[in-house]
Amino acid sequence: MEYVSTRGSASALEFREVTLAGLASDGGLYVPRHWPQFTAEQIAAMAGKPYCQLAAEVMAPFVAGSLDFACLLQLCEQAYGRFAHGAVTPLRQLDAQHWLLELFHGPTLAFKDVALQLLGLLFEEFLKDGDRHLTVVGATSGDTGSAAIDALAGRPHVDVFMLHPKGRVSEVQRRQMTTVLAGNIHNIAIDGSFDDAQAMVKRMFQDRAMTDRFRISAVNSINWARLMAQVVYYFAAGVALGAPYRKIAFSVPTGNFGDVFAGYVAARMGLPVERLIVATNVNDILHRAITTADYSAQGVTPTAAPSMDIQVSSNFERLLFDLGDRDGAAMAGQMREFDQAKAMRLTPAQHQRAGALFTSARATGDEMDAAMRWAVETTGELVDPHTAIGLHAARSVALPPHVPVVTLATAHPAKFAPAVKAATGIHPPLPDRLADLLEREERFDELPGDYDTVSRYIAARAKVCADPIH
Ligand SMILES: Cc1ncc(COP(=O)(O)O)c(C=O)c1O
Ligand SMILES: N[C@@H](CCOP(=O)(O)O)C(=O)O
Repeated sequence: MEYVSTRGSASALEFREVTLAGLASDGGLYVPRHWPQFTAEQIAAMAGKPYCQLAAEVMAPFVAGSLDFACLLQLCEQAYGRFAHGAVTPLRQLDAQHWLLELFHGPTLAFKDVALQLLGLLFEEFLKDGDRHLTVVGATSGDTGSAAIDALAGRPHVDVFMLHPKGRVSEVQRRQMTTVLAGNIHNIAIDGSFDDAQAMVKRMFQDRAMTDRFRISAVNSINWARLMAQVVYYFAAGVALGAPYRKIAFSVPTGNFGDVFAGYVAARMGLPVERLIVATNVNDILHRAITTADYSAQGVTPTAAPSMDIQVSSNFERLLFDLGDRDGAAMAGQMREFDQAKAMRLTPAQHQRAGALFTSARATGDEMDAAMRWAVETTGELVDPHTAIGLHAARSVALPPHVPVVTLATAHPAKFAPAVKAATGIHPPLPDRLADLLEREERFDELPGDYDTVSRYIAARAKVCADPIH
């Protein structure tokens, strides 16, 4: 499988190179040259398969030419062997129409583990023969950082520099990152928002002074391999609820548009999807884009769902590229406009095509709290604030009653215990394996939200690599 950049001028690459590169050299994001297709018979045959087998089957077309099926299956078994639930991503029924897809049974209790446990192994697989070293630079609003650090701590070929916005992640999220003391892990708390951190990461890929000396790579969802692994659970949930013989709707708590873009990919591959519901908090750029074509950042408001406090949604570019007839030059122009004005409009074609599959809804803090209370009082489920936003959206969008609506439960409630307790009166305990997290020693550095300081910090600690890829 070959991958092309959304901005049209970077070279096309194979899966292996795309995984190691992260972001394309023209600033774009890689997408497969075409969407692999599954027939209805192939989808029907997925029912009842163990998660790892299904994962390898769904991902095989994307890795073709870089990994054989046996190797992919073995990596899936290793990655998902660390999950605390045999089904990896189990479904739980809430009422006649609503389901939760529990994505938080991995080591760090959030959906990011599904992709990052695999990505850590893919890096190792692709770097093992040779003297190559990756400098992973990431930005996190809490969950990507902890999942990436768990997946990469102690790995010999990788250093991780993880930027989080100081004071804007939950205590559990911060400690899941900062209590990992492995020598290859560098946590940096920056002044500013997640968007500021993400902008610095993207800028580093364009900075020749850095890319000439270090082999910079990404663990954020700008890295295609992240999204590929997330496509799998849409198929797993879909076939469990009757696909290909009936359509399923998914409600997805959204920030960087990665998780819901994976749902779009599943639909493009043949999964019958009735609707993809884009659920946002008050940082609602995506809700405005889908309802009114206005994609304009308005400054970030900190909320009790901090992982979704995002106004520049990286993966929206992938959608706009695909909906805009894959015109890389036009996409580069649109993104230039957005970078300069922090605002742009979707073209009429992009807006109308998005509306054919996506619906959106926005939850205020009160609506999020009410959804947490509804879940516990009506169904006995304690859900985290991000999942609650998904549930609010799922219940507020009108869908035919025969269509199952699956809300992606993106994090364990214990990651956000104070917010859950404030809404429901119930304190969700951490699972046993993390019970002493609040007593562990922390290590991180604090830096101003200034690119030059951050890049100097990284340059002083990263390993120079003689084999740059950019
Ligand atoms: C718990 C949680 N829910 C939802 C999201 C939003 O996912 P995405 O950025 O893929 O849209 C995130 C972060 O990305 C998250 O950590
Ligand atoms: N919510 C994320 C933000 C980063 O998003 P990503 O999916 O692009 O890595 C987080 O928890 O860090």
